[in-house]
Amino acid sequence: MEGGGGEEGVGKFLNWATNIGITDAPLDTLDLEVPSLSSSCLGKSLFISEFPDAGGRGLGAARDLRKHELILRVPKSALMTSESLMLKDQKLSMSIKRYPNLSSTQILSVCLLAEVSKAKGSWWYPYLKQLPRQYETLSSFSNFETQALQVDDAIWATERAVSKAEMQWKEAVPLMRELELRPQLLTFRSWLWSSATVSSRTLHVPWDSAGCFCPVGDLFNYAAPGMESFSSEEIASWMQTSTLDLEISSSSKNTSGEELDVECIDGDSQRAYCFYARSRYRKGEQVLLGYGTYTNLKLLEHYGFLLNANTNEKVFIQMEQKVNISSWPKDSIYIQHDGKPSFALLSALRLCVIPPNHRKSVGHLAYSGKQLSAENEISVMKWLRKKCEVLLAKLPSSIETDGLLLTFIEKMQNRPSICEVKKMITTCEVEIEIFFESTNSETLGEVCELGLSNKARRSIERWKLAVQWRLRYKQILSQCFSFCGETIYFLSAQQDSCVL
Ligand SMILES: C[S@@+](CC[C@H](N)C(=O)[O-])C[C@H]1O[C@@H](n2cnc3c(N)ncnc32)[C@H](O)[C@@H]1O
Repeated sequence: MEGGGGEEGVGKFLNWATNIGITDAPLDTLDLEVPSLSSSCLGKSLFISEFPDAGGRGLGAARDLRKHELILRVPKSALMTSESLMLKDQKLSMSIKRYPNLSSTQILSVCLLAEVSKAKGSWWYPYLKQLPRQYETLSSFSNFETQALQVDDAIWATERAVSKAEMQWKEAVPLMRELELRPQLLTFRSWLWSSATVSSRTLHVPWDSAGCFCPVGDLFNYAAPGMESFSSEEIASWMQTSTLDLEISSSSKNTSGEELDVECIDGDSQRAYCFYARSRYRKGEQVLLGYGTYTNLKLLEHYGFLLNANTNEKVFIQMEQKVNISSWPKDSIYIQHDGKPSFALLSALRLCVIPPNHRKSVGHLAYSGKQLSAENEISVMKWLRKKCEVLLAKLPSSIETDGLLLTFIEKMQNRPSICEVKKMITTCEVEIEIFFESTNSETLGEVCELGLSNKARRSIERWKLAVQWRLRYKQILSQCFSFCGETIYFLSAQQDSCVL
């Protein structure tokens, strides 16, 4: 995902942001600040930079930052919401009232397109100009990219996302016609852009479930919550607001030094979205934000990216009908990112592999996470190992092939030489052929010489995400397979030594 507008656009955007009161000045200097046309709202705590391995354009620490320090303040008047847009546009406000069945996210998507339609006439023009031009969220996946996910659940989730977007677009078209938006803004493609902008960039506000656009505040890239538990404090570098993640907070403090609570009152100029450093940062480090707890598929669905090291990644396991897991919610039955079974999966399996008439007497042990016996544990591990083996065997490509395919895709993104590519193509010939067909690409020789067409360049990024997703899925199953094998070996050896 690339931000639009180029360097010049970013400069204009930061000037605009400064003039509307956005600032990264430390709290103790805020009262002394006199906004000037030439100063940038950034530079005192944060700076914009490219972080190629973690989200592209993002915000870095302009100096060493202390834990809990206020590092960015965006006044309420600078937040773009359906409400603030309607206040400035009577036609928009009147028309929206005639469509009470549209959801808050549909309304914000329409409001965004209506603002884009005004081009330079929009008060938000400098902000709109630097928004990304395209997104890789699941709703924009073509059939080829969807099938590249390989796993049924992921394919269904993508098909659902595409049809939901289409339905929401159809419902919103009459309103957009009434608003006389430019024809190109009425298309499904524009809708995908607008709804993905809402999905991937809005921050929570208490008065609108669609959230708000928060200029500059929406430049923070993402770190998964949970990373802090097994890495140093440098990596645990996301932000918090005064309450939970991304809660709007008052900029002022009451006399006891506690932050005031969160209600936003119209007309109260003190109200602002405040970002506080969640841990210490060294100068130059990227400052990251925890948007929430997401599996890779959810990250793809809402934000159009995934993390290779995502501690919240899960491989959900479907149990056969005859296995009774009714005591556990379905979404608690999974293999964790490190290949180990979840608490619920392990407990459910421990009960499943013993005869039904014995279950009642040991149920309390299983539900409290205790091993029932070495034999029982070995049976559980054998069941799970078989499950992983079957799931892996069902998929059309192996871990090794996917690894090679990713190398091929990365090469294709960087103008490869034809010899290089020809050598690699034998690995996954069929899938590569379908990619060329689905993007109406020329022959391989021409692609190597002239580069990929625009259509192919857009598609290859999503294809890469699909292959990365399925590879991670397979790696987790494979790790679980090994974990089960090691546990069986260990328990069997223990049993043998007891017999001796
Ligand atoms: C709120 S925006 C963050 C700023 C964004 N990079 C930009 O240039 O405007 C969220 C988007 O940034 C990208 N992003 C954020 N964190 C990321 C990460 N850790 N890895 C890859 N992409 C990330 C995703 O495209 C996501 O939809």
